[in-house]
Amino acid sequence: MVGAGGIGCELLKNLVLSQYGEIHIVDLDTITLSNLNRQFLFRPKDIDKSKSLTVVKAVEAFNYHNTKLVPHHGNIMDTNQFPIAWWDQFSYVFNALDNLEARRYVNKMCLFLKKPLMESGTTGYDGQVQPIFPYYSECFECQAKATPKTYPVCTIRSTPSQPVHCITWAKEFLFHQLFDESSSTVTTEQSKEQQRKKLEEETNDKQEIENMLKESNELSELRQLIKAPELDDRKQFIHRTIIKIFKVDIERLLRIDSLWKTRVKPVPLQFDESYAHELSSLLSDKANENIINRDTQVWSLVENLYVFYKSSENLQKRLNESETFVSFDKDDEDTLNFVVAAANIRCSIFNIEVKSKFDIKQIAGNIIPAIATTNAIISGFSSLGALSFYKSQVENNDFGNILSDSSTVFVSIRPNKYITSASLVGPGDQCPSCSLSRGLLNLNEDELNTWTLKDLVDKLIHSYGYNDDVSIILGQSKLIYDFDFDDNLDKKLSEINGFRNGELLLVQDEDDILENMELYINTAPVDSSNLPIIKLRPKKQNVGIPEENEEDQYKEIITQDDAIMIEDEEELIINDNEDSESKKRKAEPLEANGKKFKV
Ligand SMILES: Nc1ncnc2c1ncn2[C@@H]1O[C@H](COP(=O)(O)OP(=O)(O)OP(=O)(O)O)[C@@H](O)[C@H]1O
Ligand SMILES: [Zn+2]
Repeated sequence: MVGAGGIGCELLKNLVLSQYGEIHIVDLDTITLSNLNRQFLFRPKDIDKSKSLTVVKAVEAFNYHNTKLVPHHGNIMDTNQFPIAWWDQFSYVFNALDNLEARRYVNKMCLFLKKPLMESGTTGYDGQVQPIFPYYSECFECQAKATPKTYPVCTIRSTPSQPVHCITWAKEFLFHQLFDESSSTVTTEQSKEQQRKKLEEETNDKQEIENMLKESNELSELRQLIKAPELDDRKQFIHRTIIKIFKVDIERLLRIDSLWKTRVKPVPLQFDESYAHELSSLLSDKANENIINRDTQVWSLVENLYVFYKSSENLQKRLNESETFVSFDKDDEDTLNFVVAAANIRCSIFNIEVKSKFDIKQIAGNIIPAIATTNAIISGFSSLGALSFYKSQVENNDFGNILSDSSTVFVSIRPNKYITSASLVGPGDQCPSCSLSRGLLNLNEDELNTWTLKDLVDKLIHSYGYNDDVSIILGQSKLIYDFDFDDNLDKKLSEINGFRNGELLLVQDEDDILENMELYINTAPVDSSNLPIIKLRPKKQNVGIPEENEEDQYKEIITQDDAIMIEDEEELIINDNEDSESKKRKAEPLEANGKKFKV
């Protein structure tokens, strides 16, 4: 079971009561206060303890069947802690995760080893459980997943029109440039050039580009003030930041006529003229610190200036006393207060609705509500769904017979549609994961040190029937061999940088006739080195590669953009802006109170 959070706690309870023989539990995290409302196996005394170790102790009280429980505190993607041989011991994998990256990884491992995987996810009242039988049914990647919404740079930097634009500006641009790790680089000539190129992709307006570059440079000058050697300079930091970002930058924007032909013009903040006095009187009374705690009320402009001042002061202090940089974290009050105040002041300038700290926290922190009941229902289906696998006799990874006994299950609060199911369908033709063949490349120490890359290429060509030549990519994107690049051919495998246990090799047919193949390098003690026995299928054209996004921290399978619309009893349509005909699947309502759960 991967993940011991909201779904994981419920699921482990179900699995333990279902009389499983041995269950391993993996989680990388420790328990926080905010987990306790739904992760019912944890208590206040457990805060800061490892989730995996704690759940195991918690279920001992009702471990009536003496299930052997093995906790692992660690990241499931860590190939040292969890090498492929470790994965291979399991008969079934349950996901109870909260992010796409780890889900994709587990999905891939199950495809390598042909292990059945029960994938589950919830968002508020919506939830989904999907049994995955590698290469027999759709995998986690067969349906494209919604990626977080991004906004054009120009909207964020020059022409915001919604609160979210100002929040994104405050968090990802302003906060980042002033306090976070990598921003000081903007001053080097090379990085300025990179920045310019990036902006040129976004807009043709030369004046706007020059303006944005100037803004960034000035911010990096302000950043220098935070730790300036002279006290007088350090004291200038907050005032000069306010004047620059809320007055000077806005006045400069107003001089670009092209931006305001069809838009309402922003109004620069007249700080010294109108607000400086009011702000200093707020600052002079300690009792006003209460403003910061009124998080469900909308603050006035001067109150936002007060919070801006206070949070900047704290951040400046932290940077001078102990920290080298500060990253935004919704639970770090100083960073949240800064972003709330800066976003709201910018909203006032651009005539956009101002929001409460509570509301901005949800948006800036990408908070998705987690509901204990939905987690409990989904975990119930997850554990029940696995039973059909144990009841049937699966041999040689032939899952053909169980497919008709398994379904994807959806829950929601739509009236009369609490629970719906859909039959499993085969792997998608365009799926970037299923359309590859996979296997283990077992290498023992001897071969690793004696085989050259040329030996490996020759073996690949002979073993899999390539017509001519192949190309090989190591890890994410490192080309180690192709027809035009043979520098590594005479190197021993162990001499190639990054060629190590747990890394992946993508082998592609230069003739484009056979499908791609992904090999998992396994150097854990093996008797003899060998290539997997795989019969490569003809290559399918136009296989989509998923768009990777660093911020893929989505919690759920179903998002607003990927909503489930249940049109009638018979049909279930996943609407993710793709051809909806191709997404139609047969749905079977479950009997909610009878025994005929078909999961
Ligand atoms: N790569 C990973 N390896 C191991 N465990 C992971 C990995 N990624 C996520 N998890 C775990 O999956 C669990 C998901 O649970 P849940 O969705 O309830 O999130 P949470 O982090 O507990 O809650 P919240 O995000 O609301 O604080 C978490 O306990 C998290 O630590
Ligand atoms: Zn797939």
